[in-house]
Amino acid sequence: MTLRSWLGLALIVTVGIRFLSFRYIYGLRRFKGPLLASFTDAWRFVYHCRNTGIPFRDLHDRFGDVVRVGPNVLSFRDPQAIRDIFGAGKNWDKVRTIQVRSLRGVPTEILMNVLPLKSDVYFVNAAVSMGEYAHTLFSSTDPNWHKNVRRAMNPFFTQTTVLTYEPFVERTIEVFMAEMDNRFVNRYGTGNVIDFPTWLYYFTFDVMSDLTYSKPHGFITHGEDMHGIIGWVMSFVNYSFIVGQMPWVDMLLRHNLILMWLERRGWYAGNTFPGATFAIQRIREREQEKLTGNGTDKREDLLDKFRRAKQERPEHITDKAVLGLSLSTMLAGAETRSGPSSLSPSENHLYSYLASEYSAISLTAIFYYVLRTPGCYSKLREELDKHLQPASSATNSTYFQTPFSEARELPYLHACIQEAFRMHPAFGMMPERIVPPSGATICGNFIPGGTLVGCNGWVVQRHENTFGEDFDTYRPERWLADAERTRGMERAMFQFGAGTHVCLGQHIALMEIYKLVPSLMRTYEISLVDPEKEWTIITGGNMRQRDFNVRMKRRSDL
Ligand code: HEM
Repeated sequence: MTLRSWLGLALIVTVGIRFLSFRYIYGLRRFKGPLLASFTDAWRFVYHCRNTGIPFRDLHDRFGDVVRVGPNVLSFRDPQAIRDIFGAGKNWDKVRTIQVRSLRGVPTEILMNVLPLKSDVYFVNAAVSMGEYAHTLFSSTDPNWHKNVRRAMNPFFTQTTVLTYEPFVERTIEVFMAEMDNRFVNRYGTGNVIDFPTWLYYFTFDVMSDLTYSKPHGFITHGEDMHGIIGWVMSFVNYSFIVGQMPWVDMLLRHNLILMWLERRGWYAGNTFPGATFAIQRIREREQEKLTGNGTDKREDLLDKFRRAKQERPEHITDKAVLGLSLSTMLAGAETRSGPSSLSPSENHLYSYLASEYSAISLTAIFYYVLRTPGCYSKLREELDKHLQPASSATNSTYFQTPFSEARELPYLHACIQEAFRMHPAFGMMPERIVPPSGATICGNFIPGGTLVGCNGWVVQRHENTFGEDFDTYRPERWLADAERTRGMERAMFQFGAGTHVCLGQHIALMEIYKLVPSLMRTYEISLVDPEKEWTIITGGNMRQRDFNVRMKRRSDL
């Protein structure tokens, strides 16, 4: 044999041993899963690229309640896992020594005592500003940063505070309905066909910008994806979802260290988020208003609140951070170099848009299921007509607006929404947490320290023992049958995540949903263009839908 052959052989043996070690070193051999997945994360990467069904459902059907989906990754199906993993289990917070692998940039001492920790899959979601990581609450894996910023932000997102945002949502609902009237209602032929998922995106994206800056982007009035923001967000999420399965690949691509270094020196212009220019203009306007005392809208929006947070907690919400906060709505720690004039047009505005996508997906699911489930639409409309006030006589508007507080009290509406959340959680990825070095017991299994564990809403929310044999059917009535059972089902709901990282904006999302659904159904008669046609679900990090067209006409029976 030649030297070259020997070297080739040595390489193959080394790589082979490395892969074999992945299979055996983690102590997860007793958990079943695809053979290749136990050797390399590339299996999961390819699985998610190719999968068009419910993520991991096929695997749980084949391998049971716990599946090894990577050399060091386990997916759980039993809803008990939500409490054991995300509920900051009792045995997880006693840890003193941390040897967690590969948590980039987080000093070991910070990692102590604050568990459970997020895995590197989140890091991939970080924005980049002037060549620096610009984290959001979602992307940050640093528990200390998260704790401080979340604490500062929590008061702006409580159920009570969110009620003060109701006028912003109402304003967007009115614009939405006016645009429906202008463009579709009373038209004939294909002129009245509404691509509903797309228009619901326009709605939620405008709500979010109005709420943050008292000014919508204008998605609804223009009837288009303004500046390509939605398209940009979609490709951002697609990237993060796929590359997040092998986070080290990210270091070669979006968070390429060399390119980031070049960007820091101004020798390379990174990817520009198209919503940033809009955000910067709003911040400048606000500063101008402050100087001149000419506020056009006296209601306090999120930008005002972030400014106030800076005054109240200067130690955590610095000048730089407040710029990041307002740009991202969702707390990007944008380390911009000075004031807004030098703000980098970065990806920082991103998280609010990601969140808007969740709300749009959820609204689409609610309308789709209500319209397609026999008897559901008429039953829901009956409840709304019986309990809600007539059209807003106070404003002389011909549109119905539904107060959030009233909508929350309607049991069938609640059941329809809850069931749509169950059938179609917007979040398609499995949030991963790292088991502390001492290990943890999850669903009765002892899991060694360092293992990445998680569960997916699409899987736990279809747990047969919890939701019944017809778990694959949309049936709102299941939420109205038996109080004890309903409590069990509620505990198994994971659409907003759970624990310390539970969705910060859930009350805002619920307000959008609980207001728009009844308001539209009271104002319009909504029908499917093709009742036989199923929608298409695009499997990914966010579970988008398309091919769902409706018609609307004004109701004449009220
Ligand atoms: C129906 C709509 C929504 C759904 C289904 C949803 C879902 C989720 C989920 C599943 C998580 C947890 C992810 C994890 O554990 O890794 C999350 C986190 C988050 N969501 Fe939402 N979300 C929605 C709307 C919103 C809105 C409207 C906002 C902002 C106004 C928002 C802001 C956030 C933030 C900031 C986090 C990160 C929280 C943290 O890590 O502390 N979400 N969301």
